[in-house]
Amino acid sequence: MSQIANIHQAFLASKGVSTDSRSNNKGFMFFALKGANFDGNRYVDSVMKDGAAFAVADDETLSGLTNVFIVEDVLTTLQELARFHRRYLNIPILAITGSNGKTTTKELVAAVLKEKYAIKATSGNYNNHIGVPLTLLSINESIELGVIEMGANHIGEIEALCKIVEPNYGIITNVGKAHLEGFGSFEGVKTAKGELYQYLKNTNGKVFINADNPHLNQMAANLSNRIDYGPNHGKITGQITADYPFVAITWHSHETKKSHDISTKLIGAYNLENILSAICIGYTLGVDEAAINKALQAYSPSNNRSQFIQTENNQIIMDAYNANPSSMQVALQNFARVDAENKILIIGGMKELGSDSLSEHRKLIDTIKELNLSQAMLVGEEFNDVAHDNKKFKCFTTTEELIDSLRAAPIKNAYLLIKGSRSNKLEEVLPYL
Ligand SMILES: CC(=O)N[C@H]1[C@@H](OP(=O)(O)OP(=O)(O)OC[C@H]2O[C@@H](n3ccc(=O)[nH]c3=O)[C@H](O)[C@@H]2O)O[C@H](CO)[C@@H](O)[C@@H]1O[C@H](C)C(=O)N[C@@H](C)C(=O)N[C@H](CCC(=O)N[C@@H](CCC[C@@H](N)C(=O)O)C(=O)O)C(=O)O
Ligand SMILES: Nc1ncnc2c1ncn2[C@@H]1O[C@H](COP(=O)(O)OP(=O)(O)OP(=O)(O)O)[C@@H](O)[C@H]1O
Ligand SMILES: C[C@@H](N)C(=O)N[C@H](C)C(=O)O
Repeated sequence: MSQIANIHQAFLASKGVSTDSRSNNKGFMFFALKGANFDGNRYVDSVMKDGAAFAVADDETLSGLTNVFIVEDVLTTLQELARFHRRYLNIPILAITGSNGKTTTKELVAAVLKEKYAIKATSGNYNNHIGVPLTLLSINESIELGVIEMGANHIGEIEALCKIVEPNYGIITNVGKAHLEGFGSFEGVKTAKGELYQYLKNTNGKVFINADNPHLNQMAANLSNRIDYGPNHGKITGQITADYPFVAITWHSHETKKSHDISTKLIGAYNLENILSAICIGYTLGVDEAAINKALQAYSPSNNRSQFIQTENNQIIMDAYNANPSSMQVALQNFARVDAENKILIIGGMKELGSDSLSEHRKLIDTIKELNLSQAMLVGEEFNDVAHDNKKFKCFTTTEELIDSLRAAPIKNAYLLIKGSRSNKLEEVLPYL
């Protein structure tokens, strides 16, 4: 038996994978990962004493320990084990990538598919070279279908994740200006995300495509095994019927010729494409139309992704999970449509834009001005050179500085949009609003 087959046998006999000595490891298989701060090998001895069933390490000095597998590289072994387990499970898997809306689409798709199948979807944002293997290894034999989110900030990462996940179905939510630093340019984003289409083409998998998105259409030009949806084209189409405060849509199945009206708890017209993709995927995989509607109406976003929050003093769209030029544009346009008296923006700098950072922050300021959203609080040094000419803008270097200002001069009776890159931690202003 190969070493990976041996490790898989042990994995099946354990309670699952753990990677943190600070969590409960009793009965688990501990993977001694190395990261930016720690070397997991240092904790192998103690997790085994604490009752871990097995450990996988790459420090030779641990080779004398019982039930510890010594491998060449722990991360690679985690990824190989995940692929081995995926093959062992032999269930259909849908992969989701894209610049924006991956997690929301994944949550909506999961909610819809749960109506018919025992499914397992990626937890939270566990979408990278560590998160994806951990997700696969959390799937047990009772699961009928997997929904796996894939993130990337470099070319080649989606291809590598596909080789681990071996998806049967895939969707690219959209391509936009995100992670430009690693992808180099918008063309680089298309190449990187297109690796999912390429994998599915080579393996005869099925691709769900927003047929109204010209970039995706161009990227999918040589794909034959495609299922289309979109506002105006495809087997599932749909339009927004209301977008304030929450999105309502009407959707149509061109196969059954039925139309449905649903109201959701999602903020932002940009969610139309996320909702339509979930309908199309659910519908294609045999979920009943009424069950699709029930699932979508019940879903409520969390974790600072386009969340509507009513505090004692203010109404807030909390969108502090991420930011990039594309998601910023649609969030601002959505906010501009909100019919409220005292609208205030709290905007954080957009990270990972490399040499495009200055020009993209300039464009952001221009959009804010064009949309007449002049009451703005801007956080981050990205705004130093682009925002000081407008007296209505208040600039802060850090979120802490903004909090000090809110403490001194609280905001009341306002409608706020809070959006910025995750590292700004803009959600920390919530208690002061
Ligand atoms: C390895 C790991 O999981 N690290 C997490 C851990 O980090 P920590 O601060 O503890 O330090 P180390 O990483 O150095 O630790 C090494 C290991 O040692 C363990 N350990 C440490 C101390 C100790 O006393 N005992 C120990 O056992 C430790 O547990 C490690 O195993 O905690 C941090 C805080 O919770 C985590 O942030 C850190 O997670 C890392 C970054 C990670 O990659 N986690 C994945 C599971 C994941 O999927 N994370 C997602 C974020 C994904 C993401 O950013 N996606 C991007 C695109 C991806 C681009 C890709 N190229 C990339 O760079 O990732 C997107 O746009 O969506 C998440 O957390 O949400
Ligand atoms: N279809 C979309 N088009 C543009 N922007 C979107 C879309 N869907 C969501 N967004 C924006 O992206 C934010 C994050 O949404 P979500 O977490 O679903 O995306 P993501 O791609 O998973 O992001 P991340 O990679 O950071 O996890 C939302 O709060 C919203 O501002
Ligand atoms: C959170 C991570 N997936 C991401 O989207 N990063 C950008 C740069 C952000 O923090 O907004």
